[in-house]
Amino acid sequence: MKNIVILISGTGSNMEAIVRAAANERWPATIAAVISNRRDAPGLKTAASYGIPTFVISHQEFPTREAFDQALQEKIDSFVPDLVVLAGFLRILTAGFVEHYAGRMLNIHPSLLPSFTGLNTHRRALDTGVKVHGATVHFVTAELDHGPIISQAVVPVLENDTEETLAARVLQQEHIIYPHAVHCFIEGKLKIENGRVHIVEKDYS
Ligand SMILES: Nc1nc2c(c(=O)[nH]1)N[C@@H](CN(C=O)c1ccc(C(=O)N[C@@H](CCC(=O)O)C(=O)O)cc1)CN2
Ligand SMILES: NCC(=O)N[C@@H]1O[C@H](COP(=O)([O-])[O-])[C@@H](O)[C@H]1O
Repeated sequence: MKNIVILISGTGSNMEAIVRAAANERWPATIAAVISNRRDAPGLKTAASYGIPTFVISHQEFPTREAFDQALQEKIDSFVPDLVVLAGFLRILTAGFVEHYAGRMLNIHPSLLPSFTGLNTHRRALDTGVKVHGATVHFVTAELDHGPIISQAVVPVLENDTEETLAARVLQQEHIIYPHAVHCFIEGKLKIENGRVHIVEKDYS
């Protein structure tokens, strides 16, 4: 069984999609904990409703980003994780933290990277006039939203789209590609070569 720890900051719908997929598809994995940097994250109650241990490590209670990351790392490591999943986790992580989980930390970003790194991606997509938008699952590296891309989903940008309608269309796709990507990791199907990710079928030979 692989241990997964999921970090959230808000609603946690991606976390829930992963939790449900893991249970319904009987993954050889356990969601060991859900941790939020925000005490008011609705996703904490959602996780608890599935019987998953939840914790808050509030970034506001630490003097530096490094101190927060250290406390977060200690809590995560208490579950001996095979994989750390960032699911709407809204803190930029320090290089030391990212290095500690190199190759075993994923993120979902609400744009077609490398376009629109950072925050407010849907507003920026609308303001820029792009005709397609989407989401990206990637390995997390120290450089924000620049890690090796695992998978992407594309959605159309419609004439009458608002930030909310576009976000909802992207989120619907996130709930499909993120559980699939996490499952591929758990099954050992993700190989990184020269900064590019290949999803390979397991070699039973
Ligand atoms: N070192 C890395 N840290 C994080 C990555 C990454 O790729 N490398 N991915 C992000 C997730 N993310 C976009 O997908 C993201 C999260 C947070 C921010 C940001 O500007 N955060 C602010 C606070 C914002 C807030 O609290 O509302 C900050 O940390 O000062 C940008 C992009 C997760 N971390
Ligand atoms: N930069 C990180 C970021 O913006 N992540 C985005 O926050 C939303 C969280 O939704 P959720 O809490 O319902 O999963 C998702 O759209 C995710 O891509």
